[in-house]
Amino acid sequence: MDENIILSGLKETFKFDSFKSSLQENAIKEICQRKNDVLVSMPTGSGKSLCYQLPAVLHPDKVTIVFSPLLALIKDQVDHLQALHVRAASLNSKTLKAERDSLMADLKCKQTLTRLLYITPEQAATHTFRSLFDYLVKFDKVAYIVVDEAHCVSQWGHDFRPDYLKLGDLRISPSIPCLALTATAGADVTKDIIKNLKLSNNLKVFKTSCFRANLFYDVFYQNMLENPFMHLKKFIDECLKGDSEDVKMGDRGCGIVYCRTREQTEVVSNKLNSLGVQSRCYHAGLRNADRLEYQEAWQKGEYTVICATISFGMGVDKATVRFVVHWGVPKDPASFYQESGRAGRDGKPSKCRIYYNRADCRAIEFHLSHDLAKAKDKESRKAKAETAIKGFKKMVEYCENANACRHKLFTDHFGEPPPKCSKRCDICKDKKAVEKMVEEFHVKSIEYSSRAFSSRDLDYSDLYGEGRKGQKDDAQDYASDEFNSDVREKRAKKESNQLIQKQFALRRSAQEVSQKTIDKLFSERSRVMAASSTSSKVKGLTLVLREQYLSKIVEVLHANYKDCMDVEDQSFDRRDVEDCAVEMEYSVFTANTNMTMYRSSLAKMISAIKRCTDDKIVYETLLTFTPKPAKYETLGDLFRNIEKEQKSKIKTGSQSEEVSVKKATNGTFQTAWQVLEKEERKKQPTIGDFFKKVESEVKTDEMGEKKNRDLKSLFGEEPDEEEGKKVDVQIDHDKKERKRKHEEKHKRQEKKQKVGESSMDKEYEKFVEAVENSVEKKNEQNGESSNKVKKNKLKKTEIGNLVVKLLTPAYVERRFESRDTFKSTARNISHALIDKDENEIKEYVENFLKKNDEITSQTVL
Ligand SMILES: Nc1ncnc2c1ncn2[C@@H]1O[C@H](COP(=O)(O)OP(=O)(O)OP(=O)(O)O)[C@@H](O)[C@H]1O
Repeated sequence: MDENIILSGLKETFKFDSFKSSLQENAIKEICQRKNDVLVSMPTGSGKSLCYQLPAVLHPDKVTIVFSPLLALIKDQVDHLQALHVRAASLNSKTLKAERDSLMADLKCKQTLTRLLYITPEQAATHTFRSLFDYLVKFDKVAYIVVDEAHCVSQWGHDFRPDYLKLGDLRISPSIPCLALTATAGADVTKDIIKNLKLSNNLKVFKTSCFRANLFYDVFYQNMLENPFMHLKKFIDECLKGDSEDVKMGDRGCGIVYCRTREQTEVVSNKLNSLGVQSRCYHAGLRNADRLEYQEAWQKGEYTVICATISFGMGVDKATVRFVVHWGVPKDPASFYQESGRAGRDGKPSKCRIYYNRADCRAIEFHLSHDLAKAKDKESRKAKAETAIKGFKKMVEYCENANACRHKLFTDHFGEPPPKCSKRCDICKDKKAVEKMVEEFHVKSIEYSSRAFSSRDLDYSDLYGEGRKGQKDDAQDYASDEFNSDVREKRAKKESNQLIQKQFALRRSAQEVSQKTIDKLFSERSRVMAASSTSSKVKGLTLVLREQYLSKIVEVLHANYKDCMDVEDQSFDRRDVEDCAVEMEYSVFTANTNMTMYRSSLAKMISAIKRCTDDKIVYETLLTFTPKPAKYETLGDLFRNIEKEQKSKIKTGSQSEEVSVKKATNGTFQTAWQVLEKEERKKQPTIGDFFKKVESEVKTDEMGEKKNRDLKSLFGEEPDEEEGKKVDVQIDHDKKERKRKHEEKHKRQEKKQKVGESSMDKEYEKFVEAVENSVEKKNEQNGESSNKVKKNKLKKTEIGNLVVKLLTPAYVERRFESRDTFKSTARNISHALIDKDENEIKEYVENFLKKNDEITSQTVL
């Protein structure tokens, strides 16, 4: 075909003065010859459509059949061509009968006016189309077979559509050239396209680099930004600042924010509007009319930003998109290339940014593995699911590392050499700054994971505690009153290792993780005090070594506690042993500046503890150690504190009793107990008393401030000054009492060893035994009677479960301000209702939910 005919077609029909690129020109010239099959692989926005539309209009009496994946895309193209007075039509299930009849009539007449006929691959498989196609071929009326978005042919392509595979069956006449067009064909995909579409040997390939030099790529981390929406707003302002008032509305800069879910599009759009950026959301859940209206209004420039799911964009041809944001991780490199490629189609500088959020990844991972599991034995589905996982992992690596130029993700994907980026991405612009940010992101994420691990506070997508599993976890926390230190220690070690390994895995293709980083990550999980200054304080010392020593101290100290201390001593528990060990290790750490001294001091300490254990003596530091309240990491901690407090109060009672007994002569025991019961025990506040108090205060105290204070003091949180003093006195008393009891026990043992069992000793032993038995008996009686009263009472675990279950519907209805509020409310209610039966609990929670439509951290119980 003559070049002038081609050029005049370009100008007259398409109103372009020249070709967009030499590649476009060469491809079109080749195609116009109608000699060979052609594969065009050019970046988004490079003008691929013209490569078949111009040749199609230049062949009179013939029709070009275009296979395109989406009806929306087809509609756009047909509208666009009709606006240029090109006869284009589509044949699909929505085509009206009259339209169809007239189209058929035109296609079957000698001088066909229709130049382009758009069909979906699904339609191509129908009997109606096959007989039409056979007819057109028979009468030599087909100019070209065009397969747009040809990557859909390949199972390695991101939009794999099995019906595309059947298009190869249409190659019944070698005289009809086939054109395949794609923006996203990697090496594997290209091979598949050629094979599945049965492209001929004389195939001509027109391929440009996928590198888009006018696009700047970068990544930011949502969890590291103080206000991610404000950050997004600033970014938008920056991208759009070039437009002056004189520019026509439709030609002004605009942008797309891609979100993962419909809900996200609404949230982001609302936020942007509230920050003064005009925006609309777009997703499949909207009414068709609304979707169309929003899209058109955006294209006309009536508002600046469209917050959309990935359903938006195919066929959207707007030249002035100055930015494309992904609010969360994109699906895979090919999708990311295509979606971000909607920016800067006019060739002007534009930006593509990801606001990464690791929490999003979990949801995506879940879906992808679900797809894989569902694929079972179906090979093609399995392959597709595996490809999706592979692609997604690449995106996660891209976001979580600072290894290579951002554009390299695409060149690698399309099998091209690395691009000459020259500062067209954040990494090539300032690698060090990005590395620093990535490192901080990892540390921050570890902090999050650590918390999640220690409190089993994993983010179970939407529903609090992911339904039953979460509830079970919480119930376990709730019930963990006797927390085994060995298990805890082992778990801490395992978790630390897992976290560090995970970091290595994440960076497997990246640079080595520095020792500093490992220490930093590990210190977040470490039990020792001043973990982060380990190597700076004692040269050569590592956190791992300190942890090992600490484990050893815990081990020997625990043995000492078990064998020598009064384990009935209720105000001291196993975790206190660990706390004591932490302080002991810390005292050695602070007292030494070199490794040898540190090691030898600890070795001495460990053997001293062992010696004490052998001699049945409590190690002095353990004996004088002041137990601390637990740190409220878990519900278990909270209960532990309450229990400790209660036990120590009860113990004060039994101590007085013991003292009275010792002072008394035979027969005074009962009297002392009775006196105690009447005068002392009655004064001890119980959770039940507290609850009554809370109930009355809730009624009388609208603000609930006083109640909050009581709740806090009950849980040992920031007691007020007076309370603090009382607690101190109590602790002092406990300590002295422990010491006294221990000394007595020790003396008795010594006596036994030295003198043997004299009759006096025997009498003494018998006397003590009798006293102890009586106390036990009394306790049992007391327990029995209270058990009778508490017949219908629930266990702590059951209360926790019940409260969580009763509150969950309100959580699902999003009446809780946050997940944390839900948890703390559940916890506080459970604590307050510890003495109540099932009906009372139900009634309370129902009333609570009735009274409070929205529950915030300020809501009064
Ligand atoms: N020769 C040309 N001169 C000027 N503009 C052109 C020329 N050819 C195409 N364009 C314009 O370039 C833009 C992109 O073209 P087109 O939609 O065909 O790209 P594409 O490669 O098909 O992109 P995608 O892969 O996203 O569909 C359109 O606005 C189109 O009008």
